[in-house]
Amino acid sequence: MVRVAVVGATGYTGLECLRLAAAHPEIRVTCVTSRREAGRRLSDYWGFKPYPEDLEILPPEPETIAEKAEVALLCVPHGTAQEMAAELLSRGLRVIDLSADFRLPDPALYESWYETPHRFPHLLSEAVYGLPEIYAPEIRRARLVANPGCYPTAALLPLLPLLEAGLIEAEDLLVDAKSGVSGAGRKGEVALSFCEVHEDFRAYKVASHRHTPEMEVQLSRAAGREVRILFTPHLTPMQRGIFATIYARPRAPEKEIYETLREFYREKPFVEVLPPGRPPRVAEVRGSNLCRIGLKVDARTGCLLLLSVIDNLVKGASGQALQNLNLMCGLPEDLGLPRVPLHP
Ligand SMILES: NC(=O)C1=CN([C@@H]2O[C@H](COP(=O)(O)OP(=O)(O)OC[C@H]3O[C@@H](n4cnc5c(N)ncnc54)[C@H](OP(=O)(O)O)[C@@H]3O)[C@@H](O)[C@H]2O)C=CC1
Ligand SMILES: CC(=O)N[C@@H](CCC(=O)OP(=O)(O)O)C(=O)O
Repeated sequence: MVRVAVVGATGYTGLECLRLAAAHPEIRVTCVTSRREAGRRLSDYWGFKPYPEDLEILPPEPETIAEKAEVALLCVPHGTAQEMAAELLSRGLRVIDLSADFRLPDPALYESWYETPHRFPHLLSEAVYGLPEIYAPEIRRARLVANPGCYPTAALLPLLPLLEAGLIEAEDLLVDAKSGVSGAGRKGEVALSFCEVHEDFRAYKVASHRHTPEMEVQLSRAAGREVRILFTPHLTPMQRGIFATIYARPRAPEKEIYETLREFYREKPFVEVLPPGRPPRVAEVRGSNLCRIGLKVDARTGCLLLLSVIDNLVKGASGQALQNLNLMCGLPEDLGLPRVPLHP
């Protein structure tokens, strides 16, 4: 049994880690933290008791977390994960950070998008980008894994193999993505309340979202040259889910693009490539750790459309974190993780 701490256990990704860990045969959550709920029993707060003994919610103190766990899942806002990661690593824990704190390898790039200097730049170069379909060998050996953002997960899974194989142009890539409201976290904000979100549909952070450089770093690595993308995120009145529609210029026929993606993901347990012309639906991945990819070349314009869906809380966050944990602990990559969606 791997003893795991969920730091920030009362937020959406923390609670999702608890839900998934409860069904995992080799994980035992031994420590849960929250500043506001410290002192309460987890069963009282959450309404469930996954193990015979109850857990007390603790304040997020590195010393205590290190006594109770060997791996920590940091489900806290970016900016706050940095120090916690450094403290836990120095105490011998392995860390999977769900926040954006360790995803950009370059401290100057981090500072320009997050408007504050990174306090542990040496850890930025050590951190492994936690996209298991691409970096599994590095993740197996890592002490610190930077779990990808939800939008980058949805966009990179279709794009990286095609760029790497030279089957799409590296210019004029457009990522138009829609997220469910849980993507914004569990905080109380008027703009995210029911009456504001229900029946609404909005773009936000237009041409300025901080997932843009995260995607560009990975795309540039795959293309072997600097790649720029246009990325527009939208908020849509779903609880969970991301739907990314990606526009690219193909350098090969549709059939070759399809077969290349199929082949790349043939032995990867959580990515499914659908036949050309069959669009995926968010409902097909809700609650599961799957990413489903559809594609079609538009015969009139010659443009390639890639359609990618994930559950932002599972493959976009907590499920991917446990997939990384499996790799880091020498367990089968898919152990204990759901492939079957909550459909409809
Ligand atoms: N929601 C999503 O779909 C995704 C989220 N992420 C990232 O994962 C992280 C967690 O997201 P999410 O669960 O949505 O966030 P929430 O706002 O829902 O939860 C945040 C959690 O962190 C705790 N927390 C907040 N501030 C601090 C602090 N200063 N020190 C220690 N603990 C703190 C909160 O409890 P308390 O305030 O009581 O301490 C709470 O448990 C974020 O970095 C987010 O950007 C990544 C991918 C997808
Ligand atoms: C709908 C919504 O607000 N989504 C969040 C992204 C969630 C995520 O992946 O966040 P991190 O990069 O912080 O981990 C946003 O746009 O900021």
